[in-house]
Amino acid sequence: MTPTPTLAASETNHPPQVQSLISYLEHEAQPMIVLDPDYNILAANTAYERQFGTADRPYIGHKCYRISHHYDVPCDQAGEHCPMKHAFELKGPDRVLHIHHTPRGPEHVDVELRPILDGERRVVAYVERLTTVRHASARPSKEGLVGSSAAFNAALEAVQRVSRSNLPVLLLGESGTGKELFARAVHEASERHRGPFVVVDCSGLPETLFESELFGHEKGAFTGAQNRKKGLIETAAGGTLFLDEIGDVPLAMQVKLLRLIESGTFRRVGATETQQADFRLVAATHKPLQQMMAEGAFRQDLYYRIAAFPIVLPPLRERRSDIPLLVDSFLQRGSRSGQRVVVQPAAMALLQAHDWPGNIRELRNVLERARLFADDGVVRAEHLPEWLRAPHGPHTQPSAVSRADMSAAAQSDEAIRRLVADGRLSRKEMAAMAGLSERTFYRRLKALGLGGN
Ligand SMILES: Nc1ncnc2c1ncn2[C@@H]1O[C@H](COP(=O)(O)OP(=O)(O)OP(=O)(O)O)[C@@H](O)[C@H]1O
Repeated sequence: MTPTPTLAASETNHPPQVQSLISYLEHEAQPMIVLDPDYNILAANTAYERQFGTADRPYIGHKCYRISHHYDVPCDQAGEHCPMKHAFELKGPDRVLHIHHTPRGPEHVDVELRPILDGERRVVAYVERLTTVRHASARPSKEGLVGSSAAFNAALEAVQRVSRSNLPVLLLGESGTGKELFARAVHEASERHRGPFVVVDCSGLPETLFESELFGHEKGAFTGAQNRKKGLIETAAGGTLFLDEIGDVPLAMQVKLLRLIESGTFRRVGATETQQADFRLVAATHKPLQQMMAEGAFRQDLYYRIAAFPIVLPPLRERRSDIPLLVDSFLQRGSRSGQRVVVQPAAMALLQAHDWPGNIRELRNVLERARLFADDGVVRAEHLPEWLRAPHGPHTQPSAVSRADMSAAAQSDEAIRRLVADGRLSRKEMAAMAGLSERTFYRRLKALGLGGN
């Protein structure tokens, strides 16, 4: 039996176009909803119900921004891109990456919205298709990419957009910003995700080996080539080839790369016949390729081949709001005993104030060290390296965040909520961690609706 769409009982007088749409939606495997031009959810299919529905939170007849974001106003008034507003202006589809509240917690969702027009080109309704992004998490996660800041979301949205095509992608970012993880995300979001993901560290390949590693070689092609060997390009067939640190490829090898990309063919060293390559190219570098081009250190023709779709990965200091999420993720990852490790708000404030020249890799290393000192499962300021505690020490650049800011951060609503949500400490201990008296802490709890009795 075909399940009936989840229709609001009071909403049966829809225009005919909308009525047939609602029936049509039910046959879609992906979560979809129908909205009226005033943001109200008119209907949702079973796939939506399964993935986003909760028994205790009805959504039919409710505003989309309330259900998905817990906002009281439309997204554009809350500082986000509102696809409905844009689709209305365009009279055409719009697509955006948002973080939605779901029964599982916050999740990255790729939202595609199409307006439904009547005979006079007036918008009578919208259809929204929601696709959960599986290669990044907005909650602490034991693996993969995590982040929910605007800068992170913009990079993730670019990944979502490009992954449907076969276009080369160029990831630009400082060391430790997650270029390899993003390259993997491009692969996983693409149609090639069942194929191999092959990483080539161009900085670690001496010029003499570059060609034979990449293209493979025939038996006897050179001294030491005792057997025929498949190259990395062949290994990547049907999948993605990730050229990490492409800015380190010597000029002589750049010509060979260009030929490969332009012709889509290659030849094993010592072979006479050419072979067809079948990979999607993702390249990454922390080097200023345009400047290198101007200096003649990087070929212009190669640059324009690989830079069809550049994605800039933000340094950690430009996405500080992701630090608590990253911290929780890394502490989960490192836990062997399964013991949950939490971070004292004052320590978290120090972590958020640092400039992180080594980016996420540096943060991960600091946490790995700190957890070794956290015998009782609490990372405190004294468990962090000296240079991080002295904000103007030799390792750091003077930070824009002062000590006063730090203690304010330790006492922020967010920090207090985290302490309570952790649930392991007594009220007295929580007050001490926040650097507040027990009475003041008690009052803050009441004000936050976190139980003051
Ligand atoms: N958004 C993220 N969420 C979780 N972990 C991350 C994220 N970004 C990076 N990491 C982690 O940070 C470390 C460095 O990431 P990665 O090796 O991808 O960076 P990179 O930019 O390729 O660095 P390099 O240029 O030095 O090779 C890895 O341990 C990776 O798992």
